[in-house]
Amino acid sequence: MKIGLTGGIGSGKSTVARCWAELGACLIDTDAIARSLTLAQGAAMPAIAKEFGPQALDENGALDRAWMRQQAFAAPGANSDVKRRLEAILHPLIGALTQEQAMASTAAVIVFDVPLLVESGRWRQRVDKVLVVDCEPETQIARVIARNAWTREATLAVLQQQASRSQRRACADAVLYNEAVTPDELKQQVLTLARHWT
Ligand SMILES: CC(C)(COP(=O)(O)OP(=O)(O)OC[C@H]1O[C@@H](n2cnc3c(N)ncnc32)[C@H](O)[C@@H]1O)[C@@H](O)C(=O)NCCC(=O)NCCS
Ligand SMILES: Nc1ncnc2c1ncn2[C@@H]1O[C@H](COP(=O)(O)OP(=O)(O)OP(=O)(O)O)[C@@H](O)[C@H]1O
Repeated sequence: MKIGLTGGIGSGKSTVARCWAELGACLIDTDAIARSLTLAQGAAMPAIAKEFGPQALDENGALDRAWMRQQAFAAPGANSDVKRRLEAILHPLIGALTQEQAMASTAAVIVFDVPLLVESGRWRQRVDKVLVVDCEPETQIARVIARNAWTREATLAVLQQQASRSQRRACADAVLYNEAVTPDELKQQVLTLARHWT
């Protein structure tokens, strides 16, 4: 069974994904794949250097993530053009590696952690179920500020360029409401769902 796990920034996808992994699922994390592609010598780096110039690289030749985040989400007059150009390089590579990892897995359940599952549109037909992790936007913001030490504005800039909660819910086979629940309670909800689905 293939499960597409999605949710807005800071909603708790990775936390839910870890619960599935503890139950024996194979976890495929597209954020992690994107990061591996943009390390020094990463497969996306030649194209990124060509598209955005040396300013997009840090001193080791990896993607300068803070610079790119600023350009893609929060530069004055933030434009989706930089984001779109970055995605045009990364998404096909992420798609290929995702497929490769899934083919190599023998697990009965594969969980794809895909922040942009709803936005990309291509994912729905690649999975059997869509699981959305949802919470209040203020909770998302508080979690990201606490975890990443980003500013409220930087967090909002990302959040505002993502699908809305109702768009995500419209695609969902199940929604986990990760609000005012402890990580243990969340784990219990994942266990209940896993029993129901598998
Ligand atoms: C812009 C980048 C360099 C910022 O890196 P940074 O380390 O600061 O953030 P990180 O990668 O950990 O992402 C944090 C969160 O931002 C959100 N996010 C990332 N990329 C996007 C995007 N293209 N559109 C909307 N939200 C996004 C997600 O919720 C993600 O979980 C990076 O996010 C990136 O390379 N994005 C493009 C690749 C992509 O689309 N990744 C999403 C997985 S398919
Ligand atoms: N129910 C919860 N109670 C307390 N803290 C939580 C809960 N769920 C998630 N968190 C914390 O909130 C932060 C964000 O959670 P997580 O990394 O799972 O979200 P995410 O959706 O994967 O985020 P991103 O899209 O930014 O990768 C983490 O520090 C996590 O430990």
